[in-house]
Amino acid sequence: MANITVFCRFRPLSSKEKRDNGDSVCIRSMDSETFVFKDEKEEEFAFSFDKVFYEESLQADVYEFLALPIVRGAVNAVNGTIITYGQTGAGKTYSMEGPSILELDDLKKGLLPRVVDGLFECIKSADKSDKYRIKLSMVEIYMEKVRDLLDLTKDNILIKESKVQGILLSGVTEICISDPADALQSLSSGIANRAVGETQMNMASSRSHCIYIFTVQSELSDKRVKTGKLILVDLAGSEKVEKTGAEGKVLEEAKTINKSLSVLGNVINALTCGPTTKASHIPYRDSKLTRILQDALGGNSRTALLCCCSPSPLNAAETLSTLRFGARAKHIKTSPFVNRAQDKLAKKHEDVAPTKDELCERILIRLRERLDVEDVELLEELFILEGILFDPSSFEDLESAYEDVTLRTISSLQQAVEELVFTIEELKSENRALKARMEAAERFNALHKEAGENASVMRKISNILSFFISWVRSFPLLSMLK
Ligand SMILES: Nc1ncnc2c1ncn2[C@@H]1O[C@H](COP(=O)(O)OP(=O)(O)OP(=O)(O)O)[C@@H](O)[C@H]1O
Repeated sequence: MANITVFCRFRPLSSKEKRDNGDSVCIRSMDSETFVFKDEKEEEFAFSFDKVFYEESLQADVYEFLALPIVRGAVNAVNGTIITYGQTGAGKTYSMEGPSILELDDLKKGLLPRVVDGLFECIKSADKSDKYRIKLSMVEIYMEKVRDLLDLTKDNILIKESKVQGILLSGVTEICISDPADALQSLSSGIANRAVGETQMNMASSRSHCIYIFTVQSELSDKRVKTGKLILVDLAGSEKVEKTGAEGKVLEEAKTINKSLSVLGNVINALTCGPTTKASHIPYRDSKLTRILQDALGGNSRTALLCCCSPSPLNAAETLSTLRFGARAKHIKTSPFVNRAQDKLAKKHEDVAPTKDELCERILIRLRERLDVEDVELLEELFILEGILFDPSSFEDLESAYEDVTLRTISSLQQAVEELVFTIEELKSENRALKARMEAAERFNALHKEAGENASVMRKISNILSFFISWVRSFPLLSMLK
């Protein structure tokens, strides 16, 4: 098991932030991993991450610390995921792409072009007898629909789950990239198809979650094929609609973005709240984003999260929320492993005989390489019928969705019971306190009554005494003595 690595990056103050609030910032650096954050009420919180990138940090450093180990892993058939998260305008796209994907200035190039260079460099230095192939797919999740950015006619891609390969995007365009320049051209044309809009917080705000998928296949000298998948996710930014002044279409987009980010938060909470037993349901199916990120968040993937933040006190509330999200995500454990090499020809090299599902998937992988998309889709339908792939309309998926609902109901009932038990305990202790107060009051009353009785006896004695004194004084001899 490996923890998700979490990094935090503060961009420089924007000119608007400087105009509205001068040069003040809401963070104080302690070291390269820890800083103190001051909220709107001047309360201070210390945060620690795997590494903190302050305003002056270099794009190259972000790549080296966060992405390079994951890139090396993908070339060695270990799946990896890199996610940028944060408020709108906090620097997610800048970190992912740089000022532009075709940026030539080496200082400014973002993670994507560096990942492309890194993949090709790792391949160059790998075993010369292995043949490598890199494929690229690009999709965006816009208004809860998965759109193929390399073929806009595919505007509602279905998410399926394979027993062997995990989460799959059915029929998504995959193009082979032969060198970094070729990859950048394809990335650039895909990015041009992204939904971008202008908001008060950002002139070019991403209105969708963008997902870049690199599949690295290596054919070993013994003809077996190893595959590593590297996924980069540039999330759309969370935003307070009242602050960004969103209306109409932009408002609808913002609501959908905020909803899917809140499901992402729920998934992270579910993954980090106690042991993940079957009863503790993880709501991956509540949004397309979490369904696609299912492996990255709780399965076979080495995952890094970059929390992008504004250093301005004007955005302190949003920054605190991003930092808390990152702090929580640090506790997520994934289980990355080296994907087993698939035998391209026969079963004779296998120690263990492959299952029927594995054999069918191998056939599908090989056919994907040779056939048209339509033919592969037909085969996928056949495989769904055979129960090798899952589909939203398939019996297995319905069954598992039913199981999800049941587990969710059980877990909400368990929560309700826990809350009731807590309330009962509270009422019991309130009851005990009231009882104690009543007993004390009763004791006080009894004492008071006793004191009253004593006082009346004293009064009687004093009356008797005064009567006695006046009686004595009435004797003549005694009057003389006086
Ligand atoms: N580290 C940085 N150095 C210099 N400029 C930056 C940095 N990070 C962000 N910026 C600038 O800040 C602005 C907003 O950044 P960016 O578009 O990356 O935000 P975002 O988080 O992707 O926003 P959204 O969610 O709205 O798409 C851009 O003009 C970008 O150039």
